[in-house]
Amino acid sequence: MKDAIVLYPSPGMGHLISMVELAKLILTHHPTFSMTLIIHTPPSNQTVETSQQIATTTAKYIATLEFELPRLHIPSVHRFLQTLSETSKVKAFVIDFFCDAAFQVSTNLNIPTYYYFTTSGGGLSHFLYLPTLHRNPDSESNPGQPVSVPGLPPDIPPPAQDRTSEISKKFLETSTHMAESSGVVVNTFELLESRALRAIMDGLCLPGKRTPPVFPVGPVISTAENSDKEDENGYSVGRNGYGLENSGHRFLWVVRDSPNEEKEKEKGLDEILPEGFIKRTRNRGLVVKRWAPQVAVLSHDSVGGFVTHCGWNSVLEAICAGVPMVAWPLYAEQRLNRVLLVEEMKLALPVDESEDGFVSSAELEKRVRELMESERGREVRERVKLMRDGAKAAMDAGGSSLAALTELTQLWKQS
Ligand SMILES: O=c1ccn([C@@H]2O[C@H](COP(=O)(O)OP(=O)(O)O[C@H]3O[C@H](CO)[C@@H](O)[C@H](O)[C@H]3O)[C@@H](O)[C@H]2O)c(=O)[nH]1
Repeated sequence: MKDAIVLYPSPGMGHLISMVELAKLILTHHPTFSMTLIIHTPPSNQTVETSQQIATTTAKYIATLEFELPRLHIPSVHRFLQTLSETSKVKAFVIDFFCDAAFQVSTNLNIPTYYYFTTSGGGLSHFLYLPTLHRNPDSESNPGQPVSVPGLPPDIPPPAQDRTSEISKKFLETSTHMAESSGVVVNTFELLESRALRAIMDGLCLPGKRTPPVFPVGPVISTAENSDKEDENGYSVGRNGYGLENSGHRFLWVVRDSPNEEKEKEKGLDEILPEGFIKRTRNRGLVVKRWAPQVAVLSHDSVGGFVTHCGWNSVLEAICAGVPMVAWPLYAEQRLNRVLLVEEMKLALPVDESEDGFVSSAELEKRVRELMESERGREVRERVKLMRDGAKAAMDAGGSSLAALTELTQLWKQS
């Protein structure tokens, strides 16, 4: 019988790309495994509005859908795993945390089940610690207050969702299953997040419980050659164009329009951007609609900084290209990523929101100038180059990530 590994990604781009790259990484080093990915088609016509505040609400709605879709597919996933087991030895079932509905299915079939955590080690500390936070009477009496998590800087942003909400219950349940799983593969590397990883491995994030084995195998990212794909989600931030314009620096801006455009007519850049913007910035700015080959762009020598929404794949891609960041989070765990990038890793400068929750153009201008012109910007630039070299070393022979991958695949081979 062939040794099979089944991977079950969530369909969101940031999750899917990462899991496909993980499959490729495993195959490169261990070509004897047969790899299968279960991919669902995401529902269409998701409603995504255009302000940051609405983006947060919408992201919660999408997150609920992301948990719901795999639940609807439980019977087919069950059938598939059963059928595959007749001809192959299924050594591992590796699931995205949004695919938690499948945990019970594979566990009942006695298939070792692993989670692939597509965001940071700091995010994993937080995620595993959720049930402990939830039980803490302080967080009950102070909802919305910053929280303390082992291995993370003090006072990190609290979970965005209300603790009594459906989504919050899903996160809690998934966190509990993750703690019971055969292991967690995480897209980070030791040098980048040694403190958070140490806290997890020392059992501090699951006090009084078993901590599953953790395998930091990152950075798992796509390469410049295959990064030219389309994505359907995104947010337009037209008024912040003034911040870029006034910074005086050359720029490439990838502008997302609301997916509502499918229902309305396709908006031109002139309708999205500040009046006269393209004309005024013609000689030093390039605006691209919807999608750019991000990895290829980041790898270009002339790129001096990256204003990013702090999606974890984007963060790792910037690190691997040695590009310092300006951190402008929008939703999901991105506010936590900003704290990690700015305070813990010192690889980014923060963009701070005003009291109304929006980012002013003056703030963006200030941060872009700071990154490109100041001593603090120079320090961040130097540090990101060191981390780029550390990322490469982690994936090379003798590196920490390759060692973690070998440990994981040895477990699979021996089981
Ligand atoms: O114009 C574009 C825009 C994106 N990308 C690529 O698309 C991916 C985007 O991934 P990521 O940066 O992680 O963003 P999201 O798709 O928003 O990621 C989701 O998944 C991540 C991993 O779990 C989380 O960190 C985020 O908060 C969550 O929104 C990256 O590989 C980018 O290179 C492009 O190539 N061109």
